[in-house]
Amino acid sequence: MELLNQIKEQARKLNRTIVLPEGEEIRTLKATDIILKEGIAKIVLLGDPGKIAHEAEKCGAKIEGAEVINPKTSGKRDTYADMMVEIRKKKGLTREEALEMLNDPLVYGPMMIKAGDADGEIAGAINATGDVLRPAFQFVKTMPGVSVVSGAFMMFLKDKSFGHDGVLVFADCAVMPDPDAQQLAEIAVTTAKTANAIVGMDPKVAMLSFSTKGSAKHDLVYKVAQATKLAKSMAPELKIDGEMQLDAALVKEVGELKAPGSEVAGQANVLVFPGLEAGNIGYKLVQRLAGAEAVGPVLQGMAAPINDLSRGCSVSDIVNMVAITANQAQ
Ligand SMILES: CC(C)(COP(=O)(O)OP(=O)(O)OC[C@H]1O[C@@H](n2cnc3c(N)ncnc32)[C@H](O)[C@@H]1OP(=O)(O)O)[C@@H](O)C(=O)NCCC(=O)NCCS
Ligand SMILES: CC(=O)OP(=O)(O)O
Repeated sequence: MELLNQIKEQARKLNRTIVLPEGEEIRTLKATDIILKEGIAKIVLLGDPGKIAHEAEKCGAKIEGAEVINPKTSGKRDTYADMMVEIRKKKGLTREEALEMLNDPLVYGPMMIKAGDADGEIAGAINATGDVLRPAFQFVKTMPGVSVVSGAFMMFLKDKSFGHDGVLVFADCAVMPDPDAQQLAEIAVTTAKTANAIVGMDPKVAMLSFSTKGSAKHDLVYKVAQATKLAKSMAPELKIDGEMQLDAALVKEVGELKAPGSEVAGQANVLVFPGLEAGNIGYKLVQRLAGAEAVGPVLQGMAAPINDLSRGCSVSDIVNMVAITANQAQ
């Protein structure tokens, strides 16, 4: 876990402010205790201050160094509501509706970021991904040039012979249920960038399918082959190949047999799944059956760092994701 230690060390230097909308939740409170003790970031907890204090005491979490804000009574409500109405004026959002929405910490958190009152957000320990993402999409939006936000996982494997010294990056495991070829190509290019920025790897991207280089004929296969072509034209310098099966992507001998001459087959370190069903099931299989540590989903393409968690996350997952979010806020 040398890489995670480096990420935490860098976060300490950056000293960013990260807002945690699920401030009343026990794993979040325990993580806050660790983050503050280790100096990884400044933390803002959202929720009812009485409930937060009560839950923290119950689980023995020391959170005195965190700022606690109640979205229902905060002095920033009027300012944020004005901003929300302006951002959503074409959608006809009224001030009354904005104020009502701000009662929800999952809306208040992104508005803190939009207003420059926080650098990043992590949520999803008790909320479904869609509920975390929707307000982020509506008010923080995507970074310039990106139309599709997707979610990547850093998979830390026990077997160091795979990927980049045992680290593989998987996407999309969190956001786009059924990407078309253009969207899949964009996911591949942004995931390669994430792999390089966070893991420091030279990305070798495998576009996964149940077919390798035309071994099966099906519309689902053609979609991945087309996405590979599009991604190559979007990023000609990128090492990317497909469509290919998982064994061809990861195992040298199988790669040589099924995709001879490929610069990715047998040595892939970035796996792009054809759709969210495969991506979400795939990462959980590797996490739960192979015992890999799954860090993510890191959302790629947001205009500011807002990241999700799995509801199955541990305290250390939250700590890791806060450190990653702080690093993204550069
Ligand atoms: C991402 C998701 C929440 C979009 O939700 P939705 O209810 O369909 O919302 P809509 O399609 O109405 O989109 C809402 C807004 O988000 C934007 N949006 C949706 N998907 C987006 C994406 N991948 N990237 C960028 N923006 C996106 C839309 O353009 C829209 O913006 P607008 O309101 O300004 O026009 C939905 O696709 C989803 O639930 N995905 C699966 C999440 C999940 O359960 N993952 C598994 C566990 S990690
Ligand atoms: C990322 C993910 O799968 O989240 P959850 O387990 O909360 O649905």
